[in-house]
Amino acid sequence: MIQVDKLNVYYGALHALKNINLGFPEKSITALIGPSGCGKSTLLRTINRMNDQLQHMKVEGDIIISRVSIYGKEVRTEMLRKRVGMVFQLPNPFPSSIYDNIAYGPRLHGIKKKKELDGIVENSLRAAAVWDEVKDNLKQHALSLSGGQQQRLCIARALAVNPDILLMDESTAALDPLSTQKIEELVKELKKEYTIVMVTHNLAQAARVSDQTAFLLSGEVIEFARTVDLFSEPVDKRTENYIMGRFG
Ligand SMILES: Nc1ncnc2c1ncn2[C@@H]1O[C@H](COP(=O)(O)OP(=O)(O)OP(=O)(O)O)[C@@H](O)[C@H]1O
Repeated sequence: MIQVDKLNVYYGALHALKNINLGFPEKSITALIGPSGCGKSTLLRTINRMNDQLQHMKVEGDIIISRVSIYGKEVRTEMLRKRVGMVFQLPNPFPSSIYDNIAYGPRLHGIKKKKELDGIVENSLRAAAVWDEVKDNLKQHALSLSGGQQQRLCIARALAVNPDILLMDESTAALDPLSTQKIEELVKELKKEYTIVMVTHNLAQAARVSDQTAFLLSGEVIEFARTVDLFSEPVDKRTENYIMGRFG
């Protein structure tokens, strides 16, 4: 589904990602792990060209999604981001109602009929496992929800434009253990429909949730393997040291 091919990223003189070659299978969860500053978020953000606006950033190599180069000249970033949704570390609902948060993307893409929008809002909130908690108060302000509910709302908002891929950048880092557990369960459920790439500092979470894991260090992929294998029998000593908590 996602093929990262000889990818190099520079921020000015800093070589942030070095010759990355990775393949993420469809309808699976890939975790990106590694110590702070190793390039996890940079890699995630190249998958929907989130850093395009940065003047000092340079991307070499390619990322291919469903056989199409996303850095090709003809690719429009709005269409790319419709296919590749993103959820951030801090829940960031718009300062509007629950309903309008979810309807925003579909409206932007031309859906106007109330009945159709109602259906999308319900289906997205259901898919993000937050429908039962909000269905009677869709006009309620999104910022009045708890942090965990806000984050599931943000996942619903990402799903509302019908993406294929969901990128999650430490999306449970600011949440309490119960909300974290709910999102982990949700992500495992979403894998049936979506290809998911998640950055996490939480190694136990990567082990619990993901199918494959990439361990990065100083901008390089040190090891990429099935999660069970990487955590039980890491091939590289540096991976072993990291997952054993000896650094990072
Ligand atoms: N916009 C930017 N401009 C300049 N340098 C940047 C920018 N974003 C990231 N970097 C640098 O690129 C390197 C990789 O950063 P990145 O945020 O991708 O790492 P990370 O592994 O996600 O870190 P963390 O776990 O702390 O979020 C770091 O040295 C960082 O300082």
